[in-house]
Amino acid sequence: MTFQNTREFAKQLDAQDALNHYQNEFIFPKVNDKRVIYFTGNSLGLQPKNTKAYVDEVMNDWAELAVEGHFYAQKPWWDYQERFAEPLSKIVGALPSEVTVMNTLTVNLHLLMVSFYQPKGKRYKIICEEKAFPSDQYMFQSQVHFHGYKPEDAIVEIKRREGEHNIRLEDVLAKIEEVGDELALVLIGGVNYYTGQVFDIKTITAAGQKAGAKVGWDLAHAAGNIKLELHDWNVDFAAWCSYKYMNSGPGNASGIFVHEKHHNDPDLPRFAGWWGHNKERRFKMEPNFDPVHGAGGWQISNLPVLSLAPYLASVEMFAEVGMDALIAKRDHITSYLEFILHEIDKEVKGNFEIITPSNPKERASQLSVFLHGEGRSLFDYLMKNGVITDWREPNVIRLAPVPLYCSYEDMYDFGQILKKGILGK
Ligand SMILES: Cc1ncc(COP(=O)(O)O)c(C=O)c1O
Ligand SMILES: Nc1ccccc1C(=O)C[C@H](N)C(=O)O
Repeated sequence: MTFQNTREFAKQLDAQDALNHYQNEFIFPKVNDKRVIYFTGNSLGLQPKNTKAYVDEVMNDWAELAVEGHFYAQKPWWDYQERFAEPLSKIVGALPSEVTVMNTLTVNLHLLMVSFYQPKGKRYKIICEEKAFPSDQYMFQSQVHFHGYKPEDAIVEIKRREGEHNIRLEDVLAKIEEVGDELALVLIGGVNYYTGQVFDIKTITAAGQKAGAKVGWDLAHAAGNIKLELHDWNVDFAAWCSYKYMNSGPGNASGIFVHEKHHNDPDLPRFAGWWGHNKERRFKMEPNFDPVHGAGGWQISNLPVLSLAPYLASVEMFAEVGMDALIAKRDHITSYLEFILHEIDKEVKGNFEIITPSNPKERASQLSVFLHGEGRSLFDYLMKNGVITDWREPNVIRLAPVPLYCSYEDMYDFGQILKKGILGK
């Protein structure tokens, strides 16, 4: 399709967009009395309007039933997490028994590393991506320390080539082969938080496992954003947060995936707690741990139901929309945003450099743009004019045109505001 940088054209795309009405299901902050253009759903998704009802329900049940709510709430709290299995498994391409929700992302990755990072003899190294999200870097360092290794020896980063912004698949595969029988674990962000690069999860997983390692994924920027087939891709484990593309609210519950093939492994160590204990006998207060079959066996504490309620609202919306429809719009609106950026770049004689891969297969709902020659004042101008973006030093803006609530007209308007911000200086 040939795009045009006009409001009429953008409106026409909105009129043809089957997901357009979903923007009405969300609450937008306002700037100058106008709803903002929201590009930071990759950091914190907007609040869906129906979320409050899910939270209020728990608050009301707590008020009216108190402790009895564990068993008699409208959605009883003691097995609240089971409501996620069906819809969430569809979102990440898993069997219902392979997913559950609990804790928060870094905590869950640590817990999963207890099970899947078991260095032994010469096999103790972890492969990760260069400049992984800092929390992951701290996690790797503390995990290898915990096992008595030195980070500079045990952590192997896959580097970008000189002058390139993204990591090449061939370099990932070569590094896996090079580390070979010293490799214990590959753990990479499925979508890089900074560049928006999407990794080939299937191919990397197979290569890591061929080398004899376990392969896990941090899906913070992937869940609810890209098509995942975690079961079929034979991924060992994964975890994600729910507050980005899945709109569950600040710091709310994380999801985990543990492949079915590990559900019956008696030798897997794990940190246990009573919520991972056999469901039928959980309240018999038995002394010996008998894990729930499946990902639920990694649960530890009783559930933070108020943190799960908004996530449940979100998961149900995703089930209604379906990942395929979401992804079709995602690719189209991201291409339109890319087009708008190129057009404005020409008009202002700028020097924008999109560092996200241009190949639609290697990107999802994010364009990271180097605004060479521009500074923080441009970011401030955008914010003051109702465009919420994310600024990373030195001058990269990350733009996530989230398909559930961003419109094509938003992309056009953004272009006009960006142009004014640059030319009006
Ligand atoms: C790739 C990635 N990993 C980990 C985190 C940290 O997650 P949390 O603070 O929920 O543990 C984030 C974002 O905050 C992230 O983008
Ligand atoms: N949870 C947060 C709390 C405070 C500030 C940022 C975050 C983020 O999630 C950042 C996000 N991981 C990112 O890719 O920038």
